[in-house]
Amino acid sequence: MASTGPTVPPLIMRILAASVAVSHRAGNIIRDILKAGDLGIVDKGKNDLQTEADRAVQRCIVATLHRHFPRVAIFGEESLDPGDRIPDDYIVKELSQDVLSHVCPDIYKNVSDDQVVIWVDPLDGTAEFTQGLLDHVTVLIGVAVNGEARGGVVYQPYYNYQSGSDAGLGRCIWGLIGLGSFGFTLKSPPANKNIITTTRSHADRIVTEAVNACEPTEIVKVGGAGHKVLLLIEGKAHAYVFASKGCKKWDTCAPEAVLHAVGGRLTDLLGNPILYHQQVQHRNAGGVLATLHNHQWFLDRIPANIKSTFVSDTASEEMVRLQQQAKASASSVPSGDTLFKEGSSVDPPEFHKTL
Ligand SMILES: Nc1ncnc2c1ncn2[C@@H]1O[C@H](COP(=O)(O)O)[C@@H](O)[C@H]1OP(=O)(O)O
Ligand SMILES: [Mg+2]
Ligand SMILES: [Mg+2]
Ligand SMILES: [Mg+2]
Repeated sequence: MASTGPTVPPLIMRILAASVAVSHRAGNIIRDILKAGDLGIVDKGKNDLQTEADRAVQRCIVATLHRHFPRVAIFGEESLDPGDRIPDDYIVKELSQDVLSHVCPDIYKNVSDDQVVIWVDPLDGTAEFTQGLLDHVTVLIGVAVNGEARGGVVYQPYYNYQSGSDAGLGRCIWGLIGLGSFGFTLKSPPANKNIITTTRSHADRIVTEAVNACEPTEIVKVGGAGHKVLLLIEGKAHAYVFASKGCKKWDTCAPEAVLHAVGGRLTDLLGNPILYHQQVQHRNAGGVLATLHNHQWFLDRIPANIKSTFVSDTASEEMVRLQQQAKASASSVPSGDTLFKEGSSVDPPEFHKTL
């Protein structure tokens, strides 16, 4: 009788195992670049910084994941020259055995390459990184299945950096909806407070108004979408409120999956899901609201005049569908598609399957 050989773990488990492994390498790259001292900072737009660490880590993660999963779509935040040489030691061949030791939930067993999109933020919290607020920095790898955030890795390269040389530097948190999240201790926030976390480097009048409308007893202004979701799952904040269109899919995919896997929610400000399929616009034009508990209570606090300026992904896509339908049925009608163009044309170019 022919031997059947070792069984290959399901795709989603292999993607998470590769992502966890490469996130440790990413952490080393970030720490080495900071130690070397030349951050190579450029401003990609207005208050939108990029450093050599963002660029190097994007090369490392995208090249590694593309090598393992050549048919899976990968979107990274940074736009790189596809001709860039990728050092051999940037390709991480190992898979995390810790991830592979978990049993894959049945719902993912038949997930195939074309159902998956990976969203990579090589360094979240860049503004704070350049200012030495090192624990605000995370590396984010989000795994979407059929357009929904399902799995995520949030690596914090400077966790423990102020705890003395005995404390291990860096930690990896990962999760999969249906399986759970690992690498931290889940804690609820204090019941007698209402701590709201929000941006420290991308605030404006609307951002502040939305936070104040949530009746905070305390406001924690810190950098990074990944870092703020860590505050939620470790009981340091009740809600992450960001009434801005500044966050992109790579900022929210991994944190959303990790949060959701322990019972929390991350939606836009209208309470609608953020979508993560291949064709979706990259920016979160609906803003961001994340909580471990009482999501609806916070949604209800966001003022209607603020809600009306945000557009959910589902509504944007419906708008496009109707416009395409109208164009097809009446070619003489002028193409008035300014609403969606405004929401999609400002996205930075992505580095997608160019390796
Ligand atoms: N206006 C913006 N322009 C560029 N990136 C933004 C903007 N607003 C938010 N972000 C991204 O979302 C993350 C969370 O926002 P904030 O730190 O302001 O709370 C930021 O660290 C940044 O990610 P990144 O650092 O990866 O560029
Ligand atoms: Mg950035
Ligand atoms: Mg980011
Ligand atoms: Mg980034």
